[in-house]
Amino acid sequence: MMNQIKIIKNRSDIGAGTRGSDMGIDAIEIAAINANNDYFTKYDFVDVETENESIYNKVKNAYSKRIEHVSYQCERVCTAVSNSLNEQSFPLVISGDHSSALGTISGIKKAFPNKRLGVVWIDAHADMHSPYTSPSGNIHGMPLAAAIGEDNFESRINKVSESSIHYWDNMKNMGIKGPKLKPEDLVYFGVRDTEEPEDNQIKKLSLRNYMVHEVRHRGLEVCVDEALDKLKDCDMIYISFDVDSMDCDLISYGTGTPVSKGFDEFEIIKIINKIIESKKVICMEFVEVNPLLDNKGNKMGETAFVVLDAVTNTLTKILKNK
Ligand SMILES: NC(=[NH2+])NCCC[C@H](N)C(=O)O
Repeated sequence: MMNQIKIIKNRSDIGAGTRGSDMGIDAIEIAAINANNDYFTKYDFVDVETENESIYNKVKNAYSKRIEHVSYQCERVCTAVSNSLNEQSFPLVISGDHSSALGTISGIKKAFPNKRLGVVWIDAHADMHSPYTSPSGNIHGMPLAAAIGEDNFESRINKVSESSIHYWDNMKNMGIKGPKLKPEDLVYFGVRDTEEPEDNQIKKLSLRNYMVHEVRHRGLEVCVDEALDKLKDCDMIYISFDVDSMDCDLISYGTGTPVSKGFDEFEIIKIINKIIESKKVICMEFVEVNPLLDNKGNKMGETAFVVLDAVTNTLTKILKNK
C-alpha cells in the first residue's frame, strides 16, 4: 500500500535553452518558508545529483544539446522514482527543466512494467519533438516523443549526428525497453505553443488537448471527467505540471519559455485535484520555475508553492484512504 510522499528534488536545468530552472526548487522552498509553511520539513526527500557543470562544455549536438548529460540525468531520476515506488512511497518530483519527465515516466514503468500508464501533461508546450524535428535543440521540448518512442521522421528538418542517435535511443529505452505509454493514453491540458512537426504528430496520433478556452467554455469538471474517462483503462496516472501552462501575463515570466493566455493557478489546482480524486495518480511532477527570469520577485515560485500545497492536501487525504 502506498502511503507516504517522498519529494524528489532534481535541480537540473541542462535540457532548457536558458539557465536557472535548477534554482526553481529553491525558489519554491523559499516561498514556503516566507509563507511560514513547514511543508518541506514534513516529507522525506532525496536530492538527485546533477550534470549541471556540463553547461561549461562546448555543445556537440546542435539538435539535441547536451543529450549525453540529459540522458544520464534522466537515468538518475528514473532510478529515484522507481526506488521510491518500490519502497511504497509516492514520488513527488520537483525538477528544473521538463526533460526530466522522461526519467520520471521511465522510473514509473521500471517499477510497474506490466501496468498501463496514463499521462496528464499540463503545459503550454506539446514537448513532442525529436532531435530530427526540434527547432531549438533543447531537450525539454522532447520528453514525450522519447516516452512514446516517436521520432516523427516524416517531419524531419535536422541532420542528426551518430552520437545523438545513440543517446536518443538510450532515452527511448530507459527504464524498460521501448515505449512507456500509448499515444491514446496521453492527455494534454493548456498546450498552445507548438511547431509544425508537433502539429503533425498531434494530428497523426490523434492526441487530445484541452485548450484553455475549451476548459472555460465547456466547464472544467466536464473536461476533466472526459479526460479521466479517456484514461479509464489505465492502471496508473502520472501528472506532469509545467508552470508555463499558466498565463505569463497574469502570473509571471519566471519560466524558460513563457506563453500568454494560459490557466490561472486556481484552475490548475482544480484540474490536478480532480485527477488525484480518481485515486489512480501514482506520481506527480512540478517543473520549469526559473526565478532568474521572474519579473515579479519570486512570484512564479510562490504560485507554484500555492499549487503544490493545495494539491498535496488532496493527495494526503487520498493516500490515507488507499
Ligand atoms: N517544457 C518546455 N518548456 N518546453 C518548451 C519547448 C519549446 C519549443 N517547442 C522547443 O522545442 O524548443
